Amino acid sequence: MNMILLKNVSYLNIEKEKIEDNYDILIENNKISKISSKIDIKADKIIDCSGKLAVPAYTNGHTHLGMTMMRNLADDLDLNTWLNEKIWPVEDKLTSEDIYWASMLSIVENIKSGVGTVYDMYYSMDRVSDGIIESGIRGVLTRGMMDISGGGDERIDELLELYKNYHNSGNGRVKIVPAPHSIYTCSKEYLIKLMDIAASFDGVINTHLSETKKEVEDCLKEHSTTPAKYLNDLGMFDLKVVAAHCVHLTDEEIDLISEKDVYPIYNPSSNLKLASGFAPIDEMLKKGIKLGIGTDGSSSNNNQDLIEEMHIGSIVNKAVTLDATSVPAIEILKMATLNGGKLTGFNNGIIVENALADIALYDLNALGFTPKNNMISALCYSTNSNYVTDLIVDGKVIMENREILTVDEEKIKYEVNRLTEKLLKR
Ligand SMILES: N[C@@H](CCSC[C@H]1O[C@@H](n2cnc3c(=O)[nH]cnc32)[C@H](O)[C@@H]1O)C(=O)O
Ligand SMILES: [Zn+2]
Repeated sequence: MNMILLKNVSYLNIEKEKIEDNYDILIENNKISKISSKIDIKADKIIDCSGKLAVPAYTNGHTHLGMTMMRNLADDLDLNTWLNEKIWPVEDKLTSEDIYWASMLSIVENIKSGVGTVYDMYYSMDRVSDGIIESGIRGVLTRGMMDISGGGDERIDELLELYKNYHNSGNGRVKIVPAPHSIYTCSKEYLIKLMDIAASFDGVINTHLSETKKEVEDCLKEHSTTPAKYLNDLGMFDLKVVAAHCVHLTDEEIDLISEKDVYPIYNPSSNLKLASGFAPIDEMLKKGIKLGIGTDGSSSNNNQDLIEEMHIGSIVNKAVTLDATSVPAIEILKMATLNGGKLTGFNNGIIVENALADIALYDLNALGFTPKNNMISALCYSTNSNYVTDLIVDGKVIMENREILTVDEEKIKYEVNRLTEKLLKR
């Protein structure tokens, strides 16, 4: 049995909304088996955590790992221009090896910001699954599905094959979920087909929802209703839904979502950068909606730094609502931890006995943790990814003192540079 003992730990108790000091944490195989004031046992590895702060490894609730090669390639554009004129033409030329290496680079960035689980929507997801398995992190991997411009049936064949080969692979670290890309790229019939497939998998579906004003206006013209209501009328909200963006929801739709098993994912950087707008985070929190937080892809953010996302996400809301009490640090932390576990269905996002051993360590000696007035505020407002030193996922150390132990970071950068040059010449 693999045993890791964390000694002298201060950790974020997310449920009690406080930091617990002076505990020992025992990890056996892939679970946290014991948390106690003193544990003396011969473990395979003992990590002295004095001077560190342990938090549940974060969940990046919405990203497109494979978009690294389009980083800084199409900026200062709105979503429609960005997608139609810049991204999709380049995406058409991507090979599955491009997507593999691009995803590996994103995975490394995620690891370095304390992320142990990613919720990723893209294609060539067999190779992305391989990358997740090699890296040691977890992934809910969703195949982005579209049919309006053709190829709907081929994508369904690919999705079914992917599920057969990869669902629950990597010691259960990989889950496969269908993802109709959006209401503007999927026909009604296709959405219904994908809902049926989702029901036959784990009953989960992933999509982009109400990202821009244009999406809402077009939906009103075409379907005489707003996007969330349209999907609910089709029956989608009878499934567990993870819905990226949710920027332009009506009050009625917010009420509807609060009654269903729907997790909106907050993507503040992407919504700011593509000028999509401000998601009604404060209203959704007040209605008890469980939110996740994500970076979106590296072509619309333009990085995979979830800690930066937490910082921006918390402060931008206050100015939008003109209410400094809105979206406090603890709520943002819950999106990245507790709710992350709930929306992915992994038993993580929390440091308690029997939870999966997914833990990130910060260096408490860092400038932003000085002085130690309020550590929950520090995690959201005054620290950054460089302070994350170690990451444990599934009971394995995958980053130690900022060195990734599972994959070769230098080789990944080399391959992404090399393949991007080739891609842009094609
Ligand atoms: N193009 C693929 C499948 C789509 S995967 C997910 C898609 O989402 C796109 N995407 C990335 N960010 C956003 C966003 O913010 N809104 C909508 N689409 C996005 C991304 O470029 C990608 O095409 C195929 O041919 O099968
Ligand atoms: Zn997206």
